[in-house]
Formats: sequence, C-alpha cells, structure tokens
Amino acid sequence: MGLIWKYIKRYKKFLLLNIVGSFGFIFVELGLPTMLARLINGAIAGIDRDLFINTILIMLAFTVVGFIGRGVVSYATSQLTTKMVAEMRNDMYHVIQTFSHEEFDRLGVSSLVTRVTNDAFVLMQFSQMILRMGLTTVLMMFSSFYMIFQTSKSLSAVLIPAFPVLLGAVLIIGKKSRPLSEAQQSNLDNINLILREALSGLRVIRAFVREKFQMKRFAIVNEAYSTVSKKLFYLMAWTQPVFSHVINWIIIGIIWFGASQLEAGSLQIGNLVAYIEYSFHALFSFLNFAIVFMMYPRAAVSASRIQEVFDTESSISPNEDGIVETKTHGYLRFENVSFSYPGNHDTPVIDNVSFSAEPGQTIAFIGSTGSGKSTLLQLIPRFYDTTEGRVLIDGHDVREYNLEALRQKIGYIPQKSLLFTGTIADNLRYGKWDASENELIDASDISQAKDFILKKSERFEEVLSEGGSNLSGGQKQRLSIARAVVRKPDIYIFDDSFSALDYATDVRLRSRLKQETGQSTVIIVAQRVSTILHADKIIVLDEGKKVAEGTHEELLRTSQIYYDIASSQLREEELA
Ligand SMILES: Nc1ncnc2c1ncn2[C@@H]1O[C@H](COP(=O)(O)OP(=O)(O)OP(=O)(O)O)[C@@H](O)[C@H]1O
Repeated sequence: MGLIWKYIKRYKKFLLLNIVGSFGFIFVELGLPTMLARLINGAIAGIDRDLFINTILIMLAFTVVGFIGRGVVSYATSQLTTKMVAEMRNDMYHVIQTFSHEEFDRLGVSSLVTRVTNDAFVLMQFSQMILRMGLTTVLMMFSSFYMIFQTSKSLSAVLIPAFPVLLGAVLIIGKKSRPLSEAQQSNLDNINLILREALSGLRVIRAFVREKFQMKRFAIVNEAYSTVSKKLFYLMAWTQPVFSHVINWIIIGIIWFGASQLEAGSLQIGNLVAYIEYSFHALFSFLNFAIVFMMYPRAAVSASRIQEVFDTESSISPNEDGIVETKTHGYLRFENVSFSYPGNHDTPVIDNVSFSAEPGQTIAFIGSTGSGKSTLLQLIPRFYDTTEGRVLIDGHDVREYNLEALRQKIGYIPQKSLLFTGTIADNLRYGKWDASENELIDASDISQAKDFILKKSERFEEVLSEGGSNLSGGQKQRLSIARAVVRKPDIYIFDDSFSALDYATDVRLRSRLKQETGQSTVIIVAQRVSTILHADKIIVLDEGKKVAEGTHEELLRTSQIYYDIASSQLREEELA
C-alpha cells in the first residue's frame, strides 16, 4: 500500500480535512448515545423539563456537527482520490512512453491498458473506502470500546469474546481472496487482448468468416473471468450477512444479561440503551473494517501491477545529458552490428553487418522476407539497441546521444502507416509541431498527398478516424511520408513505404523526394527493385547477413540472389 500512500500524502490539505471531518463525525456519533442515556435516566425518568430541553438542543447541535463532519469527509475524499488517480495515470503514461519495444513485448500492450484503466480504478475505489470508512472505523472502534468499558464492565464480558472470532474470519477471507483477485485481473487482461485483436482485425475475421471462432475465443476468456469473479463475489457477499447475524446474536445476549442487571438495580435503563448503541457502533465499525480488509487483497494485486510498471526500467535510456548537437549531419555507419531479439539470443536476426552512408546518398536494402531489413532499420532510432557492434551517426555511437535529439535527426516512415485520430494537419505536425501551413502544403506536395487532401471538404482540417481508417492504404502511406518530410530530417528511413503506391505515383514521389532530400541521407527498404534501381548503394541481406553490396548494375553481375529477385520483377532489357 506504499503506492497509495505515496500519492495520498501529496494532498496533505485534503488529508487533514478528512481527519478533522472524521473526528467531528465520531465525536457526534458517540456523543448522541451519551445524551440519550442522560435523557432517559435524568430527563424522562425524573421528568426534568429544563434538562430535557437542554439535552434535546445539544443533540440537535450534535446532529448538525455530524452532518458537516460527514460532508467534509466526503468532499475531501472525492477530491483526494480523483486527483490521486489522475496523477497516477499520468505518471504511468509517462513511464510507459519511455519503454522500448522490449518492455512492450514483455508486459503486453493489453495488460498495460488494463493497468492504466482498471487497476487504477480499483485503487481509486479502495482509497475512497479507506478515506471514507478506514479512519472513522478505527477511531470509532477504539472510542466505542472506551465508552463500552466506561458504561458497564460486567456486560463487556458478553461482547469481548466475539472479537477474536470475527477477526479470525476476516483473516481467513482475506487470505482466500488474494489468489482470486490475481486471477481476476489477469483474466481481465485476456479479455482486453482478445477484444483488441477482434476489433482491430474485424475485416479479416469477416472476410474469412471466423466470427463464430472469435466469439468462442471471447466466450472462453469471458467465462474464465466470470467464474473467478463469482467465487470472489460469493466470498465477499456472504461476509456481511454472516457478520450482521453474529452481531444480532451479541446484541440479544447484551439485552439478556442487561435485563437481569436492571432487575438487580446494578444498571440504569438509559445506560443499557447507550451501551447497546456503543456496541452497535463497535461491531459495525468492525464489520466496516472487515470490508476494507477484504478489499485489500484486490487492491494489493492492482497496486503491485501498477508498481511493476513504475519499476520497469526502459532498456533504452533517454540519456538526457547525451549529445544534442553535432558538427556534421547525416553520416551513418554500422560497424559489425549483430542483433538478437530479447529472449532469442541464440539466433541473431542481424549478423555482423557493416556499411556506411553519407549525406546526399541513397542506400537501399533488399532481401527475402524475414531477412532482417526492418529490424536493421529499427536500430538507427534506437527502438532496440545492438547486441554487438555499433551504430554511429555523425561519428557518435547512437547510445551517446540524448535520445530525443537522436530521433529528431531521423524521419522514420514505418512499414505499416500509422495515423492518429485528429485532423490531417495534426497528423503532419507530428513531424514538426510548429510547422506553418505552407510547410504542410509543401510536404504534402512532395509526398503526392496534396491533390487528395485538397479534394477533402475540410482540406488540411479534415478529421481522420481512428488509425486513419477513412483513407486508402496509398493515401495513408503518402501522409506518413509527408509527416517525415515536414521535419526535414538528416536521415530518412523508408521501411517499405512505397508498397501501396501505384507505379506512376511511386515514380513521381521518388523524383520529388530526390530533389527534397538532396543533402539528407536516405535509407530505403523495398520489395520492388524498380524503387531502388537508382540507389547509390544496394545492400542484399540474407538471413541477417550482408551477402552483397553495390549498384544495381554491379549486383546484377555479382550477386545471384539479387539477380534472382531482379529477374522476377524486371523486363529483359532492364536486366541487360
Ligand atoms: N518483435 C520481435 N520479436 C522477435 N522476433 C522478431 C520480432 N520482429 C521480427 N522478428 C523476427 O526477426 C526476423 C526478421 O524480421 P524483419 O521484420 O526484420 O524482416 P524483414 O526482412 O523486414 O521482412 P519483411 O520483408 O517481410 O518485412 C524474422 O524472423 C522475424 O520473425
């Protein structure tokens, strides 16, 4: 619960308000029975009119103070818990943003979503319970015990033995509910995972008529969640009636023994009434304490899942004090680079690759699918770090750079175009947040996106739906190219980013890009040989190894793999 306390203590003002309100409330709740006893023993029994009116007035004042105390507790609690969870979510978002792909692979995107949404919500509910009931409950319990002993020690012999029994029951329930809570949260992760997959892959599911299969997958994880939840809720649901039942038995016992003491004249009727009130308070405070205690394992599970996010250090350090400025711009070198994905150290995906590129040059990578082309590109902006060897930009190892400054040098166009909810202009400004309208027009003109943007009714202010789903594949690709162009980076990385374009657009776009990227370094991965034909250098990858390097003409003569790829795509005369 250190996590909750860490956040709660940031709001000392509201915490103090909560404590003051709780004290006020307790004072009133226990003051009222005392006044009641005075009323019954003195005012009603002795028909003392003045005492009667005074006591009634004091009781009214107590009621008002109690009402204000409750109000203050509720206000402070709502303020504190909502602010605390909002801040916790922001902090988690901030930490998650620093994760490298390795941490995303390990924790899982769906699980991260559940942690930020549901787990944080569980902590908010639990903190509300603690702040609303926790303090008042403990204060009430101790104060009630004090009043109980003050009023009648002999009657307490009936009450006290019940507490160890109740406490034992609470501990057993708490122990049983922890594994159920853990299973419940991990089943919720699974629901999220299946749902995300099903919704994002809706078209494929429909095209292959796999709705029933997906429905079954969903039903299985949903059933697993509800089975565990049922067990947990049964456990919780039985607690309250059983406790209330035990409490009623105790009260009946108190009345039984109290009546005989009344008869013997050793107890006054008003004191017996107050005693029963105090006992109710003590027992129900204990019941509330039990409820908070039983919620604890669930909250502890959520807290540990959130804490795991905070404790996860990104394997890619942001290196805030790293290099920001360089003398040159766009020099790229791979020195004996090898890379294996985390957990797969025996099988390098990139195996001892070296090459260099200079400003103004276009370097292209080609190779069969799975040969490691995209992986190699991801080492440049440090989505992953090399396992062996170095990647150098402008003479410095990429790990020496301030991560933000390093990525500012790069315009990355991913294989799968990714756009965000918002306008076209918003999306382009991901490349350069303060880009002027003219810069956006220029970039979209170069990337051959201007024409279709201008045909939209709102032009650059046209709103894109989630993932840009209201655009065609080629339009999305052109926008993601424009987003990189607007940045005017030192190094462009095109990861098979022309695949969705028709031949004519591809040619126009590359010719405009050639003018634009004049002094930048361009790294291209392409499946189409025609896209990389004029590259200054083409590197052929095979199973992560560099097997050939040269111009198109040179490779046609020296590399069988390249010749095979080229001959499957080009006409005879182009191969000559
Ligand atoms: N996140 C990952 N974790 C583990 N292995 C991965 C991961 N991403 C890719 N791989 C593996 O690395 C190898 C190279 O993949 P990569 O995507 O770099 O190939 P590629 O040459 O770009 O292929 P394509 O032309 O099909 O895009 C493949 O065997 C792939 O299964």
